Amino acid sequence: MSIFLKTSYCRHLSSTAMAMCSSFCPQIPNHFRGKPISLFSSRPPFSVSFKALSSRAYDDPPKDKLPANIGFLGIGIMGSPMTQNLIKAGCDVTVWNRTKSKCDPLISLGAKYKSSPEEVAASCDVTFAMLSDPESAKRQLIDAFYQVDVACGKHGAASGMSSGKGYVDVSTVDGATSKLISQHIKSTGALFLEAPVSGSKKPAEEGQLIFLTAGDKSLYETVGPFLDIMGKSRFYLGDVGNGAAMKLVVNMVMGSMMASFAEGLLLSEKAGLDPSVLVEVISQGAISAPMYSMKGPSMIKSLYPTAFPLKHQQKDLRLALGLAESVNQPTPIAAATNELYKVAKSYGLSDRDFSAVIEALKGKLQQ
Ligand SMILES: NC(=O)C1=CN([C@@H]2O[C@H](COP(=O)(O)OP(=O)(O)OC[C@H]3O[C@@H](n4cnc5c(N)ncnc54)[C@H](OP(=O)(O)O)[C@@H]3O)[C@@H](O)[C@H]2O)C=CC1
Ligand SMILES: O=CC(=O)O
Repeated sequence: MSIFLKTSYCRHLSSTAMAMCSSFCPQIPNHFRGKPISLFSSRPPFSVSFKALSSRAYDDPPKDKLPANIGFLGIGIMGSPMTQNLIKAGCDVTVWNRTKSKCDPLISLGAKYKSSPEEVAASCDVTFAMLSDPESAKRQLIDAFYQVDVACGKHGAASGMSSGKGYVDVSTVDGATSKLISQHIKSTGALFLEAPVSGSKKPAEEGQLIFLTAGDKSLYETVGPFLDIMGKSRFYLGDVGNGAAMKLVVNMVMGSMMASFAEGLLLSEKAGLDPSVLVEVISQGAISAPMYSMKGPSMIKSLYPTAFPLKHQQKDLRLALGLAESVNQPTPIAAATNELYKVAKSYGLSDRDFSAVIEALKGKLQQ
């Protein structure tokens, strides 16, 4: 396993680094080239690109192998800010989304648009995919692979892949799905990397995601600078399936933490305590977590602005339980937690933030 951590911002961008940046991200305007970073504001539009190049913890890909065109499929809560960061860093990005209107803000920022995953993959060196679940991640790729039209009537990504290209699936899926996608991509001669992310909407906006990658090491190295634009760290975990497994374990823990926190908030209130004080007490102790401080205040007000949709958290618990079963590991807490998220879904809360799981407990308490 190897780990890469993004280093902190440097004060100055050397002309060598800027020259590399220029060739890597050809759209960076000339007037920004070779200038010290201190000339930019504290969050300059190109800082993410600079951060990507500020560390030498990995081998930079040879210049003739640097991908010039980046494709991005799936412009949802996560795909949109991730793509924005690539565009703001000066990368040449082509997008596609099932619901085309979600691409419009990115097109305004300079992205190109193609009307099918196949066309994106065919026109780009590396294509990223950020889709809901195993079904949608496969659908775009494999329906088209077998020359069956996908729902929108266009061909999918695999038909646009070929030797020299790379496909990076950043969706959260199970290992079996990832392996299947890998097989199809690799049969075209292209390379495959699974790279699910830990971190939600805000980390995506701030380029602070954690990438959990596995698959073709050479593609990992090639796309490293792009991952560093979108994230703060990246782990290379070996064979395809390991990135998916790591992500599912992390999200299994997160789902249970949230459910337990929700129980605590409701219990404190029923016991005559102020739940806001509970949030504060937890924040000062050993079990503090940014998630509690971030979500607690709105949960107390029964507000659930969506960052991580509840339906995706339940999907991750379902997939984690499958993983646990496949290796004969008991996970009773995750199993119980999964049931609670299923109840919340049955209350129509699928598209609300996963913190809305607290509503399932309110329902039970009322009964
Ligand atoms: N939100 C978060 O905090 C995080 C999410 N994730 C994971 O990232 C992935 C995306 O999540 P997020 O962006 O939040 O989810 P969204 O629901 O906002 O986006 C899902 C994307 O998948 C597309 N999609 C869904 N079904 C299909 C289909 N059948 N065919 C083609 N496209 C489809 C959607 O297209 P359309 O717009 O047309 O519906 C959309 O682009 C999920 O796997 C999630 O678990 C990982 C880390 C954090
Ligand atoms: O998958 C969700 C996250 O916050 O990470």
